[in-house]
Amino acid sequence: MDDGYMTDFEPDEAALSALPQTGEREVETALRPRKLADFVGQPRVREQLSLVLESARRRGVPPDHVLLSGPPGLGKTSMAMIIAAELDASIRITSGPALERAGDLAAMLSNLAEGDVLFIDEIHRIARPAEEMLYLAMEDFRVDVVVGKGPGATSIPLEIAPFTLVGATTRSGALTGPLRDRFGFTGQMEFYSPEELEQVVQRSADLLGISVDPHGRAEIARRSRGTPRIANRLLRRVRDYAEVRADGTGTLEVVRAALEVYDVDELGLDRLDRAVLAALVRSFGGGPVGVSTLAVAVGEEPSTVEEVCEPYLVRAGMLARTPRGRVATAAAWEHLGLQAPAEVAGVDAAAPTLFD
Ligand SMILES: Nc1ncnc2c1ncn2[C@@H]1O[C@H](COP(=O)(O)OP(=O)(O)OP(=O)(O)O)[C@@H](O)[C@H]1O
Ligand SMILES: [Mg+2]
Repeated sequence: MDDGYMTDFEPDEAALSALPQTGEREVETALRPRKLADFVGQPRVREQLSLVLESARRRGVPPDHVLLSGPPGLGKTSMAMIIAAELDASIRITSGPALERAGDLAAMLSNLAEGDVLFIDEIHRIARPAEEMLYLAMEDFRVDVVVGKGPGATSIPLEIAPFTLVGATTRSGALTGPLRDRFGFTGQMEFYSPEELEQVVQRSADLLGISVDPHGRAEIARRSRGTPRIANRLLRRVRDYAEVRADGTGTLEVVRAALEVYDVDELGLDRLDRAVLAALVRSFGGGPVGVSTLAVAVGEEPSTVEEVCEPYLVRAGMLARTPRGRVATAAAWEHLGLQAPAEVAGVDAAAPTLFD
């Protein structure tokens, strides 16, 4: 659907009833909340956004451009679709890496109708020429199309319909200043509390017809790294286990046994999270060490370590980012069953606790 208009935001009954047969990506789409009111958590972003949308609606103009930033799986794409649904607008979906040539973006922009939402996922990965074209489009609803090459090239200004750009990024720091400044509102998505994730699990279990008891639900929520996408994924793995090895219900016991099979530990850390901590502690004596070195040690891309693992490890008080590099806190040593050296013990006091 990378390229098409989407107008229908009612829950897709057909897709839901066909769920057991469909792939996991379709399940993810079917589980997306459709309205601001269905969206669990993020109370701050929801309140701010609802003001932006309501005020624009009353004035009868497209709202300001919106940037959604935060770690993967917290609901940025879902929120972008909700924005369009709340505005009763069509949404066009593309992504930064897909906009390699400015011409791709020009085509997209000139096809917009008034009030449309243009969603650019991973907007920090947009190529430079497309980014520069976007400046003018965002500010003046205009693009300059360059015709010809060399000294004979001319640029033809082209008007585009007033639209709302919604950008999503896991790395708002990687956005250039001029681009960031052109968004009228930035929604910073935060990790979810275990209570919020319990609601996400409940909602998904109801939609998918999965049975989990309250203790099982709480355990899934606690081990989901503050992330709804992970909560939904763990729920499906618990369902598999419950159906094959138990009587179908996700009790506390079943959840614990299932998550053990899938290498999700007590704190919800997965293999890669633990590999990062283990490398930091065992190979580099707890740091400080640069993120690229750390990434090589675990055989991953630096961007994966930085954008996928680190935000939660920092949030969980296990890892600190310092100007000299990454440092393991006493909690990290402890989690790996090791005694922290005396000089690290002090780091812990300053570290935030989980979900404070
Ligand atoms: N607030 C929420 N309430 C209920 N479910 C949610 C919520 N946020 C996210 N989800 C679920 O988590 C899944 C992932 O959300 P989404 O794709 O919107 O995340 P994202 O931030 O765009 O991730 P990425 O950065 O990887 O693109 C969705 O399929 C949806 O089911
Ligand atoms: Mg997304």
